[in-house]
Amino acid sequence: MDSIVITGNGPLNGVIPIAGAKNACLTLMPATLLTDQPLTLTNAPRLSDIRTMTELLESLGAEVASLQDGQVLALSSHDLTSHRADYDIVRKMRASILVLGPMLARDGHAVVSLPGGCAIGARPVDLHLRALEALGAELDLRDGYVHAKAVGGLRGARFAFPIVSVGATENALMAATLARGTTVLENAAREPEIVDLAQCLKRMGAQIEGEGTSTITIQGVASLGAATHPVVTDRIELGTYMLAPAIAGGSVELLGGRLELVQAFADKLIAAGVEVEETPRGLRVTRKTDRLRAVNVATEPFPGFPTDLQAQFMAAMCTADGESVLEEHIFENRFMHAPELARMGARIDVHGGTARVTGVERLRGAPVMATDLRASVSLILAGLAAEGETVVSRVYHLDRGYERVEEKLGACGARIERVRTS
Ligand SMILES: CC(=O)N[C@H]1[C@@H](OP(=O)(O)OP(=O)(O)OC[C@H]2O[C@@H](n3ccc(=O)[nH]c3=O)[C@H](O)[C@@H]2O)O[C@H](CO)[C@@H](O)[C@@H]1O
Ligand SMILES: C=C(OP(=O)(O)O)C(=O)O
Repeated sequence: MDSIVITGNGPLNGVIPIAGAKNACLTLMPATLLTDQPLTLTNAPRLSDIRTMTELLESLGAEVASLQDGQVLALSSHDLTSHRADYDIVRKMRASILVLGPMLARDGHAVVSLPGGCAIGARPVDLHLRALEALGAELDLRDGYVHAKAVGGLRGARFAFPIVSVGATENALMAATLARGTTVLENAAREPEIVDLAQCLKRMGAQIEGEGTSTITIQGVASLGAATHPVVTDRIELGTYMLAPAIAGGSVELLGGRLELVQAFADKLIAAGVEVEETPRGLRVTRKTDRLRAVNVATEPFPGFPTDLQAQFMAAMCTADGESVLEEHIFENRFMHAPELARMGARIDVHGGTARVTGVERLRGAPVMATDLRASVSLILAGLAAEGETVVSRVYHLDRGYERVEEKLGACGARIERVRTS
């Protein structure tokens, strides 16, 4: 199991290229199941989650070729040899549930393991299932699997999500592209990854309007065809690296960064005393003050402050001047980084979904343990500003969502290395 060792050594200066979005790529890949024609994704990130989705699609009979060092994925689902997504793969990655809608829409049947719980919350998939039922699917839950059928095919319907769900919107959107008639999804998620998926589906021949708003209208078509689509920039990787100079000091340019992907987050960073400028190549982030100012944040669905940047922002607030209150409104157990940050000298009180952080002058390096993907990277960010050495273990969580983190931060002057412990 690998560890990442960081020795805090002052300001960071340089350039970091931002990859394609994990969360977009994980929904674009299953879109291949909607067609027997090829789908090519460019700007794909090189991550373990992408390899897991590849393994899942291959287990269904799809072909996935990883080209140009993994940055291009050539997918083809000419014949599906299986319609069963096994627990062994689904348990590794919740996004596996995204194969359900496409398989059902294409062939009228699918069996997909229920994902089970997750470290950051219970994360049920009831809304995925209710949306597909609204489209005419018959579902039977047994042996830990969803057994789904749509005899005669799915049919368009109006469905209002009781709460905003990114994954359920994606599953329903993909399924509706091949349903007979019109589907209207209300209270749909508005995340950039939904817009990216809709754009890719349109390239494949789908008829979709309203992506990026709360109401998405889909006119079902008989079949979808070949397409090539570039994966949208990873706004969470972008926000994470925007925090690196904010925490350690210095000035870093994030290549491919776009403000509209991270506006709510950037507003908070600016309020904390950080300069964020648009450049011809992306965004430049410069810390202007000696110490950051404490700022309150509350996570919300897009366009609000993303839950996937809450842990990283908390790492920044640990050394800010004053007290900040962080409210987590999306997942019920997403403060597992708090006790690890406390091991580095942070002062954090957690009560339910609220964390109160009292900034300290300096953190101290310590051995800490990654508990989930964003928690892992928050500990690395904290380590950049800490005195001495921070050793982050269990970095397999990190490898789900960040490619070459040591190289990217190392290029800006950070002292960071990966140590292979077994
Ligand atoms: C692969 C991927 O894209 N993951 C992202 C996606 O996860 P994911 O799609 O799983 O997140 P959702 O938007 O669905 O979850 C939002 C909330 O709805 C609840 N819920 C969701 C579905 C459902 O059927 N029933 C239900 O109750 C969840 O438990 C959670 O409390 O969006 C999250 C919220 O921005 C991000 O943190 C994840 O990084
Ligand atoms: C929670 C995340 O991912 P997933 O939904 O794949 O668990 C994340 O990307 O922060």
